[in-house]
Amino acid sequence: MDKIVVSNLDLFYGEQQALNNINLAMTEKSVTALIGPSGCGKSTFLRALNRMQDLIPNVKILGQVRIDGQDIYATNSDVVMLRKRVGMVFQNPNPFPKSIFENVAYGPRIHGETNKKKLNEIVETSLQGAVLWDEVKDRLHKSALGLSGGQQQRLCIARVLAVEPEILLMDEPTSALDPISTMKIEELISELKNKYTIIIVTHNMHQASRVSDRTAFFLNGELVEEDVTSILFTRPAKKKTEDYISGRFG
Ligand SMILES: Nc1ncnc2c1ncn2[C@@H]1O[C@H](COP(=O)(O)OP(=O)(O)OP(=O)(O)O)[C@@H](O)[C@H]1O
Repeated sequence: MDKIVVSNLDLFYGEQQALNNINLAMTEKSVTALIGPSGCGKSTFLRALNRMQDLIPNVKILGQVRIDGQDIYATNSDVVMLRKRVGMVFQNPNPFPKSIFENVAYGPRIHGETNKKKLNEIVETSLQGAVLWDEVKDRLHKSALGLSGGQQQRLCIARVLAVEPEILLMDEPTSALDPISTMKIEELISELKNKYTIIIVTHNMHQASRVSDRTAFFLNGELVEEDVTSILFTRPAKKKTEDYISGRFG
């Protein structure tokens, strides 16, 4: 079933058009990878899925982004609720300079959870969900900044899981990590897709083919082609896709 349906999406930064008439449906509880050369609009597209451009002046967005049939850009759309439903993990792990516990409890607290026992439960479940619990359970009240980069990234995933999202947006989540940490995050993504709809931007085509069910190839702000990942990488329909995946440009 489609969780997110994007129709005729245009996005302008001032005069510059960064997305041109994008139409893409993303399936529930699956991983969609967004690939393409630098500057083609992957991050812009990802960020449009939870209205992250709202605070940038002179951004104009046309078209629709529907989540469970509701247009997130409709005037009555609740942005706080949207960001709870659609969590985001960034390229560089960015934990708060607080304890591991406080990093995970932060979101639920913002959303009104004050019960200590409930917060303890949420922190444990979220850290387990991000496959970090065993590594940190004895140091929950130590600074998150003492964790390795890979652990910090899993903590950021736990922080997102703590507010019970439905969709996870990941913008090159492993590009700052070593190969072992990258592998752990990739395994985690395969686990998380049983519960969440995941959209991941990656520069690494091997990663896209390892973790995603479908892949969308962007070029110059346009969606060139989208298909089942194994098909897109072996039998792309478009010449531009073939040129890109065979390393002829980008
Ligand atoms: N905040 C912004 N203000 C103005 N222009 C922007 C902004 N963010 C992105 N752009 C422009 O929009 C276009 C698409 O950028 P975007 O970051 O979405 O590409 P990308 O495919 O994610 O690139 P990369 O792989 O290098 O991260 C680029 O030309 C970029 O310069």
